[in-house]
Amino acid sequence: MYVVTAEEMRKLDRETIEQLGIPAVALMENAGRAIAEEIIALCRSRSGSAGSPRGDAGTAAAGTAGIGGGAGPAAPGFIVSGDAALTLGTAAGERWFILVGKGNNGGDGLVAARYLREAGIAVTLVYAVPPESLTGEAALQRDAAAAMGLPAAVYGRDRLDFAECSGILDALLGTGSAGAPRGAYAELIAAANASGRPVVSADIPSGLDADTGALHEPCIHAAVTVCLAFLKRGLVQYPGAGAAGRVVVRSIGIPASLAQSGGVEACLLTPEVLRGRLAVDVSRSRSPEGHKGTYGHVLLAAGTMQMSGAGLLSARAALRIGCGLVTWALPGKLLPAVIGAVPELMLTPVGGENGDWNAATAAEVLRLSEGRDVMAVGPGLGRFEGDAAWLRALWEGAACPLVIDADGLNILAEADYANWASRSHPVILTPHPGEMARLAGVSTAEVQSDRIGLAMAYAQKHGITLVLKGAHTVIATPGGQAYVNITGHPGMGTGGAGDVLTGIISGLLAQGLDAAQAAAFGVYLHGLAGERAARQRNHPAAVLAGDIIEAL
Ligand SMILES: NC(=O)C1=CN([C@@H]2O[C@H](COP(=O)(O)OP(=O)(O)OC[C@H]3O[C@@H](n4cnc5c(N)ncnc54)[C@H](OP(=O)(O)O)[C@@H]3O)[C@@H](O)[C@H]2O)[C@@H](O)CC1
Ligand SMILES: [K+]
Repeated sequence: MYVVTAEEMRKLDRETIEQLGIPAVALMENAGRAIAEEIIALCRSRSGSAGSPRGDAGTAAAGTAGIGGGAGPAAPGFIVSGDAALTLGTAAGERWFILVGKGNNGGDGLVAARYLREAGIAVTLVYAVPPESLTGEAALQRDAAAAMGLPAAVYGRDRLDFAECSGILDALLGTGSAGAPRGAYAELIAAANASGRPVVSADIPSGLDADTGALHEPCIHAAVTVCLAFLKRGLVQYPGAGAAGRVVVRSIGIPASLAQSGGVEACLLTPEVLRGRLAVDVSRSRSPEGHKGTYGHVLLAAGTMQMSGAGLLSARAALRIGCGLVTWALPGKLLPAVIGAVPELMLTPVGGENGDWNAATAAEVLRLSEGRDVMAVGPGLGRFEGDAAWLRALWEGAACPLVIDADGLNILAEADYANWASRSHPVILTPHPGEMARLAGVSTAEVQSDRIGLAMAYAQKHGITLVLKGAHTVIATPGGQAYVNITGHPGMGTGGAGDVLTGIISGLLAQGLDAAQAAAFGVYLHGLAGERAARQRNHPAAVLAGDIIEAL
């Protein structure tokens, strides 16, 4: 499922209209109809009436059981059904306010109003601006609604009491909005939020930045957002994702092939995207002839006396995700403390007699990396004198993919690593927002203000695969693609969960997945395991990092 910016969406609209010859008004008709269907579905679910649209439609089914008094099974006969999704048995109890803005988002709302009226729902159009100021397709829809006799009010001119409605369609501002809602728009948004009535937003909640997910003041808090054609980036990034409610993406006639050929590079990370775009074998099938050598060997450089658990978690996660072997290179003094903790793990002490790392260990770690399939560096590593030269030696010398996490990232952030020799094997960086801020030289708030945009730019600029952790982790590739993950939950914000992810990604790389596949599939599986662990523990907050490993 593609995730687009407002600019990309405008381009796709234009191409559909100009290259395919589909008129803009047809797209608007499809949009409004889809919105009406979702409103009707919402009304149906809250009235408790089961979906039985055919019954609602009061359609004929001549020749069925009951005619002639028989109670036996239905005889085959002439069956007619109505327009199921646009029918509502409880329509008489509904009255919806349709908040109409000046642009095409308002036009979508006007189309939806016609379909709702057809379903028997009372609607009142509430124009934010005098209807005469609408232009183009929106003006055409204004006239159609007027010709149908739909009652209309103009905000500021006519009396409005939101207590009189049972629901609100927000068709005020869409992808053409800029900055904080002004004047009547702002007042209508505030009144809708205060009404306590469910709000369905057309395309995006009015007041949301469609690209970044930032909330302007005020911003609609929707129960449902009916997003048109493609997901907008602002709907998958927080805080926008929290204001959108349940998001339904509805097709309006813009083919996905246009997004593909038109250079849309961001996708939601779904099983279909994993299987299709990323070509991941999600079944993780294993050869009947396989042995431990088939599934790769991870070398982990991690851990200090104070943070030995980080190394244990990464190593166990790599093993649990299915790699054949893991060797943990660790400061010598740490060895007695962790022996036997994970019996499947191989331990190799390097330097570090005091339990910390030192710069002289680089040569030994590089020697250990020979013949290994992946090197993972950073969990619980700590900082030490000469650590930049140490990491540079590994970066420039390790002839295998490199995964860098935690203090490994802090070392990178202070080093001028753009000047290090380029690598022939991929690098995956796995920062949380604070580490990302240090890497990019911006504040954490700036990272969070447009996670997708920043991740895509950083990964391309530095030629690395980036896993920007946090709610809806973003995976960005050096080739410019991005994947937004939606598995997982806030309970996974717990010590060690990142070490587990490093282990999972490393374990998948060891099994032969490429960097984008391992990063994306690893993040996806990590989230799924977190969800499973929450169910096993009966609450997300009870999940520990070790539970995530056990739920893999
Ligand atoms: N194109 C297509 O074919 C299709 C488009 N579709 C739909 O169209 C939507 C995009 O439509 P759009 O581009 O007309 O912009 P939209 O968001 O409705 O309104 C912009 C207007 O609002 C105003 N305004 C702006 N900012 C403001 C603010 N802060 N506070 C107050 N006012 C503000 C501004 O007016 P101005 O101030 O410039 O006079 C401008 O005219 C899209 O989300 C989808 O729903 C679908 O039907 C599918 C086919
Ligand atoms: K809207």
